[in-house]
Amino acid sequence: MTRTLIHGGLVITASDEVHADVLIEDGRIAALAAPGVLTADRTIDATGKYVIPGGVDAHTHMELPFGGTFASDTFETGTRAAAWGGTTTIIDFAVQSVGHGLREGLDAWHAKAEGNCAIDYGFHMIVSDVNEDTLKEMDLLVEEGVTSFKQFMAYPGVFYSDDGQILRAMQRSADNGGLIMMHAENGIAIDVLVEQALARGETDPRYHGEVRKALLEAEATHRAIRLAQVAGAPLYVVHVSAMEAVAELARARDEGLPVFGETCPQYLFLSTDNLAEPDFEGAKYVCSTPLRPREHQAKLWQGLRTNDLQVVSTDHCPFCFTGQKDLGRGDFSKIPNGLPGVENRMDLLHQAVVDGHISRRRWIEIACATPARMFGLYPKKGTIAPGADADVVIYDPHAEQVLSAETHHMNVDYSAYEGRRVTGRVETVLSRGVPVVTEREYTGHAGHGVFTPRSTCQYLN
Ligand SMILES: NC(=O)NCCC(=O)O
Ligand SMILES: [Zn+2]
Ligand SMILES: [Zn+2]
Repeated sequence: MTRTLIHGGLVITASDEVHADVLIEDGRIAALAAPGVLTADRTIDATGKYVIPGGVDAHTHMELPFGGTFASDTFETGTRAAAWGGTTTIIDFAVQSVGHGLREGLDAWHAKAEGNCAIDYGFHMIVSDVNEDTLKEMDLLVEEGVTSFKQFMAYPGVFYSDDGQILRAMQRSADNGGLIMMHAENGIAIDVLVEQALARGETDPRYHGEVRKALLEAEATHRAIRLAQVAGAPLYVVHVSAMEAVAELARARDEGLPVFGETCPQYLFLSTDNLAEPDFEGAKYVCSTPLRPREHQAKLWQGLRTNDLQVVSTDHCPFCFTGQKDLGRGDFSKIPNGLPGVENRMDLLHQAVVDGHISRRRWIEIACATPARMFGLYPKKGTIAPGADADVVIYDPHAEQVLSAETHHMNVDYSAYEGRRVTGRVETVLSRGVPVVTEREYTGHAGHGVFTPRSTCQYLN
């Protein structure tokens, strides 16, 4: 059995910062000790670097079918890019199509991922068709480690569930321990505004942001919270972008309700200014919920500091500018929704540390530990502690880099952060003790990553 020692770094977890050596044996963390005490067969020098848990990105969409095309990262390319960016676990979304079962959808996603992933992965299940069979299948999925279910108040005719369907799924999750994840936007009202905008000739990407109003995100967030309260179920609201939605979450949490919120780097770093870029460039920034005016960013950072928002995931859902985002030239509603970002999250959040928005430990908490706890992976994932999987990143906090499509590894022809300078860079990444990135060289392989069943939410107590 090979023993690997990571020597001389500053180990940062959600709760501690300590200069320690980290011993890895058999794919797990075996011990932490004062520098110089332990020996091993192989030593990785982390002097002057951070030693952090691998990132847990709880919201990705590899190969998602959407708007007549597919998200451009496969499980192979997307998980490789994730590893490059210091993420060692993703939780992707399997999709139930209307008229089909959860099992069928989950099997299809297993087939896409199995043998192709560079890092470990789990699945949430998108529930698009709530009926008696679906509700029974939810119980079975929880038992096999797919313990969270996404519902959509948006996208009528595609993923949309009405309030009755949502309430039924929430009631079921209150019984079986599953966690409902909500895409909270009033899709019925948005569709009216889309139709009216197009009738006025408002076809540019920026109108995507105008019709998907903050108030309609806040209204849906409020409704989801109250439905969950009636059902006696916890709730996790995905990709929160509007400050009015943060306020709804904060109010509910002040009332003591078990409601949680996730935001994404695009809402923290980008804005409607990007959506308004000329020559259809704004299409690169079309996602839902949409980017908001800049003043929302401060409220999102505040929510992350006060723990009214608990998690930052990417909602990685890339579509190439040429050939995919193009589908919406002349009609913004046909632009496939989603942004690339799985490779950028850890770096952008480190930049937030440098900029003073969050502390180093909060960086690890929102990007590693809490997503692991929220979705039943802790302490296997999300921390550096004896017994945990040796998913470890050696992070150089002083390296400077410029984010660009020229240098990124995601399978998409643009970067949402093109030209942005960030301080900090991933140097080496271990997944269960195996080096997948070694001093900025890719050393991983497709098939190393395995499906990781999850327990139910561990963030409730
Ligand atoms: N977010 C987005 O625009 N695309 C991915 C699907 C979803 O999360 O709603
Ligand atoms: Zn969504
Ligand atoms: Zn998503």
